[in-house]
Amino acid sequence: MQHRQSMIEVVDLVKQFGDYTAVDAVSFQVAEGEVFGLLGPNGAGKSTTIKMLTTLLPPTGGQATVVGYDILRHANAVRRHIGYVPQALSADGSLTGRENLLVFASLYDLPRATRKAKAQEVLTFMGLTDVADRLVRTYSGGMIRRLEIAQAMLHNPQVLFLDEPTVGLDPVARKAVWEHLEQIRTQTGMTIFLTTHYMEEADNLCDHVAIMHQGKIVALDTPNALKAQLKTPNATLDDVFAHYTGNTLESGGSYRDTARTRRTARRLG
Ligand SMILES: Nc1ncnc2c1ncn2[C@@H]1O[C@H](COP(=O)(O)OP(=O)(O)OP(=O)(O)O)[C@@H](O)[C@H]1O
Repeated sequence: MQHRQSMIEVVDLVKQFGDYTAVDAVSFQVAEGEVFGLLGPNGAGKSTTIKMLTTLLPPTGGQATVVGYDILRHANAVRRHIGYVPQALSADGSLTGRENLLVFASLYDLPRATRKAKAQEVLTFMGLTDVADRLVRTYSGGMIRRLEIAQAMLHNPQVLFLDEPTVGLDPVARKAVWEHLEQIRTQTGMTIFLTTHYMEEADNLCDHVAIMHQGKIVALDTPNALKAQLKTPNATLDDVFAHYTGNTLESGGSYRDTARTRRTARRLG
């Protein structure tokens, strides 16, 4: 059951909601230690794909393994080996950062004697030591995101899934999240799977990028290879996206991003 050629293997994965096909026979592989980006506009099927791979949503068809375990037959084993940072807020604004981590440490059932030290370790790793004992509702959006990543790393998962990790963040906060993700990859060797609709994010962080459009993967390669295939001088990933889908992606600051940011602020009180 456990085979290690790749950390994620997806074959013809399908998700239908009624008559609507949100994910349409998607196939790809993610090698151990790489950062893999699923890039696409709102509604492309990215979140639905990540929810199936994290065992939150059963597929309608196809197969997938994560860390060698089948997402349907061995869902519990998948859950033990992955970390997940959802789009929706996963930190409690009325607790401190450290308290949030201790809640997650107990949820993951880490040995009691190790919980405090492990919380401190991930706080340091994500650059949150100075604010660890402040209420999360006083954190900036970027700090909250880094705390959520810290929460998802507590049990040393082999694959970290992040759904739009920097949506709604300003460019400085976004860059800080990128730097920390890069550090996770180099220092822990963790495999990282993220969804994004930011070209710059995919270009900066990802070893491989799959472009998703209307439920299908229309291109998959390294960012440089995707750009080189266009044969246009100085092609960008935006050009690649336009080439494969006939559309351009907004570069952020959309109504939807703003709505999400406001929702986050409101929930933190
Ligand atoms: N539970 C559901 N029931 C019906 N339709 C759904 C459901 N979840 C998602 N969809 C539809 O499936 C399509 C893909 O949604 P999905 O959330 O996967 O897209 P996305 O690429 O992640 O975009 P976003 O950034 O908006 O989350 C959308 O058209 C969405 O409306």
